[in-house]
Amino acid sequence: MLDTAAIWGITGTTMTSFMFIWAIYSQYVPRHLRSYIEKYAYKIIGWVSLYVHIKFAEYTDEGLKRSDNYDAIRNYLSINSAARALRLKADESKNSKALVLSMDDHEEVEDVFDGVKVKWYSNVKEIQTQSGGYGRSGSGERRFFTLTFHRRHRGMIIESYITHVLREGREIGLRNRERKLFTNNSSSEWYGWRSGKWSNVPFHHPATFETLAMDPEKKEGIKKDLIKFSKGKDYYKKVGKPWKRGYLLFGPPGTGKSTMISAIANFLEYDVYDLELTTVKDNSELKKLLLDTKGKSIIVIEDIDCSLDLTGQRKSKKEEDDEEEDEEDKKKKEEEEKKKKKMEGEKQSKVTLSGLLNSIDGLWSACSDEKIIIFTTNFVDKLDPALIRRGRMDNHIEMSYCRFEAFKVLAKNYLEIETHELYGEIERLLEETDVSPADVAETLMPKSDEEDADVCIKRLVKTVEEEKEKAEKLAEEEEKSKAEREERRRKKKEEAMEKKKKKKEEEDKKKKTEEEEEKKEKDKGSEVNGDLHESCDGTN
Ligand SMILES: Nc1ncnc2c1ncn2[C@@H]1O[C@H](COP(=O)(O)OP(=O)(O)OP(=O)(O)O)[C@@H](O)[C@H]1O
Ligand SMILES: [Mg+2]
Repeated sequence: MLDTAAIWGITGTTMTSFMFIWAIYSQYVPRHLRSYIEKYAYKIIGWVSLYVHIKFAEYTDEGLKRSDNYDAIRNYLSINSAARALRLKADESKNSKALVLSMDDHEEVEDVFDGVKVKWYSNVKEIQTQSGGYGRSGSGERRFFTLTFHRRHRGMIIESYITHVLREGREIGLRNRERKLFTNNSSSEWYGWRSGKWSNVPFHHPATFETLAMDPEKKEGIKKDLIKFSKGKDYYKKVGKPWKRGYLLFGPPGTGKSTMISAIANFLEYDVYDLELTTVKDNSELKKLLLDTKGKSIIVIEDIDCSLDLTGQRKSKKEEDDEEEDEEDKKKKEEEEKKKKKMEGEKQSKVTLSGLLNSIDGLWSACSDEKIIIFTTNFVDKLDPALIRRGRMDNHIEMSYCRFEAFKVLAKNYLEIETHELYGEIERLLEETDVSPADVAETLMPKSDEEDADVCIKRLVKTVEEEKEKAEKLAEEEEKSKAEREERRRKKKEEAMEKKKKKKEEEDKKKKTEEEEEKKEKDKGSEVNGDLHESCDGTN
């Protein structure tokens, strides 16, 4: 038996010999020959080896693009690595909210899948770029993972295990990612050095469904709908629908439409793509932008009625209805329209209604999964019915003025109270008066350290009472101006009728005189004829 010293002796000798041979090989064998030797050496190893190796490089496309697969594998292995590897690397990726621990270079970890053992190695290779300097970031290093397994498991590993690793890794990535708020760049910026169709910032909006003030039943319904959607991958596949859902949020200003979008994003942990349609040049640009969005995201078009002239078809119909409108009002509107068009000038986007419909609903929409599209508007009646039909906008949610249930949520959020002696009064007032949740929230917010809940609640009662008075006054004024308008219209109608009547009378009169004159002429003619006859008779 060999003792330890002997083993060390042999190992040492072997190592020394190997290093000596390696040094000679590196120094004297020319580079072009070395690549031949290595190629055949690998081939021979491949023939005799029982193991299969698969390499996953960090960069694809000749080193230009970071590989999604590499990141997915790194995420997948991070759990195993954290538990087993001895040397770890802490990656502070700017896309990740958590620290990702991955194996350090030249480390290895084992994984077991379906009872089959595989090994992952993290490798690094030094490369020389064509420019003569060293590669990416001056490091000249290319990293890659190598998966090693016994050749008898080749089928299972390639068909099932790798898919499993990539899917799990992507899911870990999605869970760990820092959520983003994207906004679209104008197409002139798409191919610049800070290229991209979208710019982004981390999404940190604090709104949640708990802080959102609205009817609790409605809120619960929306939450259930969202959960059903996010878990509906197989269902959507089964019924043959792209995995997407459209929401239309409508209601007066300050009722929480934008807040609802943030609450949805936080609830589902989705990214938000805030699409500014007015900067999109045409339909083809819109398609490209939407194709460049990822799954698990919400695409938002705020104030859709103002973004583009998507309402054209309805406008003409409305104009017909407004025929009776005062001339003055019409002129004013026309002038406003002209001014608006002049201001928009050449900048106006050429995105059309059909282009938008096509992008959200046509073949293009099916290019990536798990997306929610949200439109918001203050005036739902202005939108073309084609745009908001179910199937496109599946769920229509009205965000309404603040009623008592919504107020209770706001009071709990802002003042941490659940009841107060004035709650009854507030309930009555809010049923009678339209106040937006934004106004209620602002009134409830303490303005100094001295202001307690009691002060804020009293201020709210006062504000709502004032609002009520204002609304009543406004309604009175409106009633008055409506009556005046009605009176003006009636008078105008009477005048027009009178005019018409007069005109008709004049025409009748004129006609009568003309007829009389004609008759006279005729009579005269017949008299002359008669005389002529008589004179002729006399001559004969
Ligand atoms: N339903 C609500 N629940 C909680 N807070 C609300 C609600 N509605 C409004 N707010 C508060 O009012 C502010 C304005 O609301 P938000 O921007 O969501 O309104 P909006 O409906 O999008 O208005 P606009 O139509 O003008 O875009 C929010 O920052 C929020 O603090
Ligand atoms: Mg808004």
